[in-house]
Amino acid sequence: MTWSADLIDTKGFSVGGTDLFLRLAASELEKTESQNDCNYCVSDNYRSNISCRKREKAEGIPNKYNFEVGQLELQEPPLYTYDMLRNATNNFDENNKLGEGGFGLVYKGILESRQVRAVKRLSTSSGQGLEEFMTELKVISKLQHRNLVKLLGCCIGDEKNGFSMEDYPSGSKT
Ligand SMILES: Nc1ncnc2c1ncn2[C@@H]1O[C@H](COP(=O)(O)OP(=O)(O)OP(=O)(O)O)[C@@H](O)[C@H]1O
Repeated sequence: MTWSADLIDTKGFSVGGTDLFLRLAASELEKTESQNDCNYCVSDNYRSNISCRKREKAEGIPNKYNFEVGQLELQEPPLYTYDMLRNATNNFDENNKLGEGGFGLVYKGILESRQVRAVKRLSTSSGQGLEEFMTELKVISKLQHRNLVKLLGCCIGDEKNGFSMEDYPSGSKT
């Protein structure tokens, strides 16, 4: 279920009822209610079903989350904005480069909370498209193993732009 307007006719029950889980971009949590212009969605605990459209555009890249993550059955990775990832990587600074793979460059990113993350950026010159990128996200979002890095979130722009944020292990995970 998706909606875009204010919540109306809501009631709080002291007993009974079921939990309602709301899914929204991590950046939206920092906004006040009045600033919030994101369409929300309801997701259950097991399968995310997102149709979340942001109306604003991030600088440079259209920051539209108008894709159905639910179709890809991603396992609850939060959504990040392009600005968050750009700030974390100091505008994708060369000095933050960790390596390069089939999808493009991977950067070290430092979040405001000072946590260190790896940010993978889908490159237009990589020969891989957003579909392949989303397939990778789908697969790694479902995998959990002590030798594998964990997908922490993603940011999807238009058909050419995708980012994922992963754990930045101190050991030797792949
Ligand atoms: N989560 C991470 N933490 C630290 N470094 C990473 C992380 N992810 C990738 N890297 C670095 O970036 C390089 C490229 O990684 P990436 O996952 O894009 O490619 P790959 O696994 O080598 O190949 P492919 O893209 O074909 O799967 C890695 O070799 C590693 O040096």
